[in-house]
Amino acid sequence: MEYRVVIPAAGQGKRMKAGKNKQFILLEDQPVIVHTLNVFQNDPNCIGIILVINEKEKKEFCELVDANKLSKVSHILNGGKERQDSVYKGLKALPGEEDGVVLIHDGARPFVTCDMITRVAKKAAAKGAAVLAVPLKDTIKSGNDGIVLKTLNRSSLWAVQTPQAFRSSIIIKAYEHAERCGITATDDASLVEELGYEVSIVLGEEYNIKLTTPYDLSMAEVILKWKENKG
Ligand SMILES: Nc1ccn([C@@H]2O[C@H](COP(=O)(O)OP(=O)(O)OP(=O)(O)O)[C@@H](O)[C@H]2O)c(=O)n1
Ligand SMILES: C[C@](O)(CO)[C@H](O)COP(=O)(O)O
Repeated sequence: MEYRVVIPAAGQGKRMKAGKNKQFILLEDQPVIVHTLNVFQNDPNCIGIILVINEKEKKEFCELVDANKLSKVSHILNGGKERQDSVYKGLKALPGEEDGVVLIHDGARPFVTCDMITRVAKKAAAKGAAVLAVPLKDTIKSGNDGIVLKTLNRSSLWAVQTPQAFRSSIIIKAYEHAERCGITATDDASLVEELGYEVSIVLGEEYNIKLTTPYDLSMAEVILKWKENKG
């Protein structure tokens, strides 16, 4: 199942408080983004990586791409204010004539594996749209001003990850519709749902975390050691 992947890596990383793009933070001996890009570079089913970056970080990103021989990577400059803007810029770089499978994966999720990628890509090829997700372990309640409003039924709630995978015609249509109607969302599948398409859930992995806060960096070190021991 061949696919292309759009990888947004143009965020400010405000919650990480690292004073730099969190994609450049070292995990063991490699920057976060190199861990992420290597997985797709080494996946024979990946036929292209569209990396969305900011102009001011172009030199640093391109040096990493060259030094690590990431031959499948092409970069798109100046994502946008929100993740959605950056992803849309990346999607516009897809070859127009294809209706192939496109994945969208956060640059800040370095622990994705070929197995997860293959499963979500295959589901999207068959069904049109799919997301990786893991079941919740905590009870979830809604609340305002410190007061519980409602306890939600945990059995129908999922923690959604990336890659999110789509037939390219569907995700392009969804992003065009969102731009026309001023719809914003924190993930890509939401925009597809807005058009009434069914989105399939594919089981992800707990360790496929997004590096968002300093605590996640500590968890990342634990995950690296756990994966090394697991073999
Ligand atoms: N305008 C943006 C915002 C986010 N991203 C990317 O989208 C992924 C997920 O976003 P998030 O974890 O929220 O990153 P930031 O927006 O950088 O984090 P923060 O909200 O803490 O600033 C990250 O790889 C980030 O680099 C992006 O390319 N362009
Ligand atoms: C796309 C995502 O990773 C799915 O869980 C998440 O919505 C990104 O949120 P962020 O606030 O842009 O990191």
